[in-house]
Amino acid sequence: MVPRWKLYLLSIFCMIGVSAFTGALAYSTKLIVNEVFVDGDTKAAFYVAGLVVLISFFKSLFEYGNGVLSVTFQRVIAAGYQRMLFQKLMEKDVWYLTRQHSATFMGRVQQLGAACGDVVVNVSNKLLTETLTLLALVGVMVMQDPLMSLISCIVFPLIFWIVGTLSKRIRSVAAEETELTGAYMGVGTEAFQGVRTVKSYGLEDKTYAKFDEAIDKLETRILGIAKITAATVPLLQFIGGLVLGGFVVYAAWQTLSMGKTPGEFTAFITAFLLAYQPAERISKVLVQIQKSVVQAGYMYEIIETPPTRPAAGDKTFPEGPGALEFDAVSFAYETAEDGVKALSEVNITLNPGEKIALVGRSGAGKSTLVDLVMRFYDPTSGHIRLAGTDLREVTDEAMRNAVALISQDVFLFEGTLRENILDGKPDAIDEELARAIEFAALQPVLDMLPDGLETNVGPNGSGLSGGQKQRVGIARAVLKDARVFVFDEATSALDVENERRIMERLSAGFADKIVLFATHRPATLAYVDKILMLDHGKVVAFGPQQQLEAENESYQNLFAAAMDDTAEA
Ligand SMILES: Nc1ncnc2c1ncn2[C@@H]1O[C@H](COP(=O)(O)OP(=O)(O)OP(=O)(O)O)[C@@H](O)[C@H]1O
Repeated sequence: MVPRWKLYLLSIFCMIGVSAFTGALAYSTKLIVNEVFVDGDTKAAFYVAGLVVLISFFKSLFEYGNGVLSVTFQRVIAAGYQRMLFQKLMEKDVWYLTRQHSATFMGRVQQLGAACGDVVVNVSNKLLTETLTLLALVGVMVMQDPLMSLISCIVFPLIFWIVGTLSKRIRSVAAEETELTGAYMGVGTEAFQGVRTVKSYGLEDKTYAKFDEAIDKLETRILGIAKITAATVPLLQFIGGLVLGGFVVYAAWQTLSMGKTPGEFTAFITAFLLAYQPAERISKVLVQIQKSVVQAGYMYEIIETPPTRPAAGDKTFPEGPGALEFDAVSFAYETAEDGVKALSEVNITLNPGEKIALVGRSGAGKSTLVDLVMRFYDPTSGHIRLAGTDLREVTDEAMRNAVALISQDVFLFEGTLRENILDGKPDAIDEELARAIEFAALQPVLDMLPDGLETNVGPNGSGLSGGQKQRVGIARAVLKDARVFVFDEATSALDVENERRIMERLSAGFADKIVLFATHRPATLAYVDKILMLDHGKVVAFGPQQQLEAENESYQNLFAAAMDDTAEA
């Protein structure tokens, strides 16, 4: 890739070329009229014609170069901003990112990045080229008739006034366009993601209505902006026409009674007409820039808001197995009314080798606790320590290596099964991969697929069943060799036999690992050493199953009925 400074230099060279040759073209009309037509010199005709062709050739060549360079710049800059915006968004916390549809974010990355590219190219290339061209042409005008050049300057305040008024109007509506584009993308994505629900509940009409509303609002906005931008050039053209009319009268008087040559006026009027085009384009670009500036500002707002994801420390966890400790941990979501806590004063220690079921009614705080262990959020107060080190103090990498999450809705990336499993440990050797596959009872699935491990799983693993995806997720996590494994309803889609197999392996193996199962399933309880029960964010029971069954009322209330049902079944 050509370095940016070289592109800049080349671009400046092209800009100067375009303006110089445009000026030269205007000047050449003086030669055409005076030497060819007025003097009637046939030899000069060939010489002037050759000169005009040559000037046009170079003007076109520089215009071509400038055009290509401006697109290159636009893309380089837009891609740079898109990359940065994407990274900045990824650094936001899980809550921020799950509040809106993924397509809304992608829409912003695309639209706002492109807007930044537009601003830079419009300012550094288009405005500059047009201004240089304008200067060259005004130079030609002044050379021909300084007084008339001065008079023609009266149009400038008028142009400024028009541009100012239109810019103000654009600014007020541009921000809304970004919001409406986001809403429109959101409605569409929601419909596609929830297509099963839409079809099974016959919600098509409701979806169409929502989409129509979103697209209508967006269209109205886009049309509003187009009306303003499109008005710029015709308005200026009309003013140009008025000034030109005045010139014709003045020129006729000067030529007929003051003895000026027709060539001088032709050159002047050509320069004026040519100069008027960059003036129009400058005005148009200035108005367009307003929209891009508003969008770029929007982007900076996103970039400059500090990442809500907690900053990582610089430590690593000490070698060897260590306990996971919750020390007076409380957590309230930012949006929770009256600061209601999702977790309140959790004080427990999970030892290496222990398998723990995390249970509780819906909304008790299980997912919140899992998210804190993953360090998607930090506790509002209190500390979570692994092997004695606070999770806040370690690097992102140490955190990633220490904890593995296997969620209910396993996410697979488009690519082969091998690639997806290797995401757990990219440099795993074949033996490790084989062990992980064996552990997750994945071999029978691979045997059924014609390409085995090399089978492409499709977008988000759409080519696999829910249970198969869960097994891939388990293999990926097992490969990671973490210290803490968190299964968030991760065996819910497995058949009884495979679930039993995997649970047995998990409870028998993993001697020095902490394994946490967030679950509603009584079947899981048979494989764990301890049960941790939450209610309204508080720990209401923590201990071996038999002990809780015998002594703990909260536990008895939650699970007794369910266990009876299981036993009878
Ligand atoms: N992103 C959020 N913003 C605000 N409040 C939230 C958010 N997520 C969860 N909560 C609230 O925090 C509390 C605990 O929720 P959590 O999801 O941890 O429960 P849970 O035990 O995992 O429930 P379930 O078994 O239904 O998944 C609930 O009162 C819930 O309404």
